[in-house]
Amino acid sequence: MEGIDHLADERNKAEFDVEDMKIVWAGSRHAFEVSDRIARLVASDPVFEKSNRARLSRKELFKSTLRKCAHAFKRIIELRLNEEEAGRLRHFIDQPAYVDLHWGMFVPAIKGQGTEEQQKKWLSLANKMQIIGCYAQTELGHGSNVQGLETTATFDPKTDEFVIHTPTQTASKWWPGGLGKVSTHAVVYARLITNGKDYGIHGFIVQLRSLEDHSPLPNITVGDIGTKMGNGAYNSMDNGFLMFDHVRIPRDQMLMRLSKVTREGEYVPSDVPKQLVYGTMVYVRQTIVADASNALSRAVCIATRYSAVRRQFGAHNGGIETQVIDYKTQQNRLFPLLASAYAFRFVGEWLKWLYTDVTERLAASDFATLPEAHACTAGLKSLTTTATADGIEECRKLCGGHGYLWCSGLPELFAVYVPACTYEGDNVVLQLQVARFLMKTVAQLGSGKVPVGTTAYMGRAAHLLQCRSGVQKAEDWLNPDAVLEAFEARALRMAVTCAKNLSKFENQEQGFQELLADLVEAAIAHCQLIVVSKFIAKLEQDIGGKGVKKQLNNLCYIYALYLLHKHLGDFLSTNCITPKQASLANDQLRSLYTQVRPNAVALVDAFNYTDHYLNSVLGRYDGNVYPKLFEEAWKDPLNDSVVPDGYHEYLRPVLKQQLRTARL
Ligand SMILES: CCCCCCCCCCCCCCCCCCCCC/C=C/C(=O)SCCNC(=O)CCNC(=O)[C@H](O)C(C)(C)COP(=O)(O)OP(=O)(O)OC[C@H]1O[C@@H](n2cnc3c(N)ncnc32)[C@H](O)[C@@H]1OP(=O)(O)O
Ligand SMILES: Cc1cc2nc3c(=O)[nH]c(=O)nc-3n(C[C@H](O)[C@H](O)[C@H](O)COP(=O)(O)OP(=O)(O)OC[C@H]3O[C@@H](n4cnc5c(N)ncnc54)[C@H](O)[C@@H]3O)c2cc1C
Repeated sequence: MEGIDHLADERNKAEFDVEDMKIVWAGSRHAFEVSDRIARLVASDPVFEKSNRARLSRKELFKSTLRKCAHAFKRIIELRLNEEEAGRLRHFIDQPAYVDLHWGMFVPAIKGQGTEEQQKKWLSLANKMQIIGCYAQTELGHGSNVQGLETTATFDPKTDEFVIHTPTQTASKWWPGGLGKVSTHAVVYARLITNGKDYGIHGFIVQLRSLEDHSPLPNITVGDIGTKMGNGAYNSMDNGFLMFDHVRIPRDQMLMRLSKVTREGEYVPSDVPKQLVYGTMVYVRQTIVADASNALSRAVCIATRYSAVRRQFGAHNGGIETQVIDYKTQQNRLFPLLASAYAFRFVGEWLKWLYTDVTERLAASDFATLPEAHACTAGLKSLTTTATADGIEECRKLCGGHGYLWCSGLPELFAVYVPACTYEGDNVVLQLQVARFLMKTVAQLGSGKVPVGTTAYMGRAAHLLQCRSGVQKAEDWLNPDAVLEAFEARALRMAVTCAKNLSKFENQEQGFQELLADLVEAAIAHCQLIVVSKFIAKLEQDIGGKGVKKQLNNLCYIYALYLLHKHLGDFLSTNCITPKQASLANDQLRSLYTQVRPNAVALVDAFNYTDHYLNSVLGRYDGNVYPKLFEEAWKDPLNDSVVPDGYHEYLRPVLKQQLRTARL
């Protein structure tokens, strides 16, 4: 059966040009070509093999990760890959590793918070990987509450040094990736104390290990925090613990772009917003949003192909059974996830633009858009990672029993992905940041300050607080204005209700704590509006290719109407729509599912994933699932022998005992 495309009929049904859709998905022809070339490079290199990851011990897995990283770095140099190509290489190697923290957080932290001189010194070493760094912020006792960190950096004017110290067990750094076994350096976040005064959290570059023999430097205790959830999965990463016992570093290793300590120990505060010390998190949250569509599309690709291969019920007189993808229940679970993958792709593109824009403004000392950038990156990181983690698990269920096999690719994908709901900010904590931003914006309505950017809709409060949806028939839900108005009215009404309820409390902070759950829901409504509006904005762009726009249009309205259905309580209780209009939205949703159905396999082919990257028997491009499931089963170490180890010690005696009992 090798070589047959079991999904050929599905591919022939497609009503659009897959090659054109690949370009839209990648972002540009150039991005597609780079991605395609690097994906093939990785797939054809035996060092990047990953099909046996679940069977490796933690030590073997970790060592194989070191080997992959070293090999990748060698290939980057040999092939003279540029930053974009190296990034794609890392992506397709698909194994969490210390390099993520080195390139993704250590280097950006120095770029964002180091002076020019510091950048020159440290980046020249880091860029050549002559030093390897991590981002050591979280402690055993505090992660979300950054202001609560306990590690101290006390300036000693006698020696012109900072003394870095871990005063309690809960002050131990705990979780930083790459710290456990690899990093030679860290950007350590600690409370700056000078002249007996605590100036709060600042970043410091601290050397942890010898550059000669990799042993920890004196007075530093460092190690790995232990095995994490799932086989393989995130266990390739050495998340670590770290304790300092009065470790001395030169004063110029405090990252001093924002605030400074002089030779005399005087603290010179930043003349720019102090929140810029959180800048690395804003950067990484933005990359996490862009990555959500990768993880979700990967799971959806597996579940869609398998749903087209898998048949259950419906056969009469020995005829062929129904493909499970034809069941409306399967479509109602799968197609919104397919739509979400595309939605997150486009909102990720937009967020990248927003981040670039705010970075340019900051460079020109314009800080006006920083709060919005923080709210958008925090809120969208939370929204997209929650939906993606849930979506991967739903894809596993959509694949029935076989989805639970490691070789389906879904269990490992879930285990690798799910911590994204926690790292770079717990998702609830991040939505509460959005809620604070919304409450401020609502409080300013009517003050003459016009809301802009993603809150511009609040400027139309007079209309949005009283409007009624004009939808009269199902097709009216394909009108972008109708959809946007419903989402805007819902978001605004939820935010305004929260603000009104808050105002009933004498103590605002106490009120905020009491209303946390409602505030999170209002923040989610606002973030969903952003995603819907950016998808609609994408459709307004000049998108070419046979049938491509029509498919994107269908996916956009599936995303929006599915959310409307899922959060019907919000839309009805705020009187944004009537029950009749909700029912029309459902009718339209079903019709959209029917239109997407013949295109489903082609829509996931447009992701252009190699079988190596998917690493899934169920998601194989050729759909040849059953023989390959057997092949995988035979490879399992339990099948090395017909009679298992332990038979003579533990099984035979039991069986003999049963025999005796049976004779009695
Ligand atoms: C194999 C290949 C080899 C070769 C490869 C070559 C190249 C490869 C390239 C590879 C690149 C890979 C890239 C991958 C990167 C991704 C890596 C992902 C791995 C991630 C690992 C995880 C890391 C971490 O988790 S790091 C730790 C993160 N921690 C948190 O997020 C903590 C969350 N808590 C907080 O953020 C805060 O404490 C908060 C916001 C909850 C509360 O802050 P606060 O100051 O205590 O209080 P508050 O009063 O609420 O805020 C005050 C004020 O400040 C504003 N604010 C808050 N945060 C920000 C911000 N970030 N920016 C701007 N403003 C902010 C807030 O709004 C308030 O404002 P006002 O109301 O106006 O006062
Ligand atoms: C895989 C992984 C990799 C990581 N890598 C790094 C790294 O490289 N560097 C680094 O410094 N850190 C890293 N971290 C740590 C990570 O950033 C923190 O775990 C994260 O910020 C959450 O903080 P916490 O663990 O303190 O959770 P907690 O804040 O203790 O959260 C526990 C619960 O309390 C709730 N909660 C907390 N505060 C509030 C509040 N104010 N209101 C309502 N509810 C609240 C949360 O919603 C959650 O349900 C990593 C974590 C993981 C899992």
